[in-house]
Amino acid sequence: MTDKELVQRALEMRNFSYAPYSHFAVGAALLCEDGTVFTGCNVENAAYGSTICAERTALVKAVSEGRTTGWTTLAIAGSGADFCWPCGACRQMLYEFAPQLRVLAVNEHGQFQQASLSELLPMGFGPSSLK
Ligand SMILES: O=c1ccn([C@H]2C[C@H](O)[C@@H](CO)O2)c(=O)[nH]1
Ligand SMILES: [Zn+2]
Repeated sequence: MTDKELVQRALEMRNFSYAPYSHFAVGAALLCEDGTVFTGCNVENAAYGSTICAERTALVKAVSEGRTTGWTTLAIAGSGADFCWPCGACRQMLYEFAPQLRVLAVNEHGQFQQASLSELLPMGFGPSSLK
């Protein structure tokens, strides 16, 4: 799957976003090395702090389907002209499974920029930090 196709999947997932409070729809698509794609959207809650981001939804779907390794690229599509980079909580959750992950930050026009998770979360705390 090309970056453009993965970006398209992330953009489409914004249609499932449940964001009655922020009105900021986000979609995510996580590509694995065998071609499997796990998708997600943000799901908000009346108790605002219980909200889950699109990229963590995709992460939890992957892990709960037994896919904890071999993640290659994550596309995150927000709303508006700004590129949608992952929040701190998502960077930390992603670092656990894929510290070298390629991240594509997408805007609503489908334009995107890329960075590695190690650039987004340098000197991160991960599983090896506990040894
Ligand atoms: O990278 C991001 C940034 C924000 N959000 C969601 C959380 C909340 O529902 C809304 C506004 O922050 O956007 C994501 O899903 N991913
Ligand atoms: Zn987040």
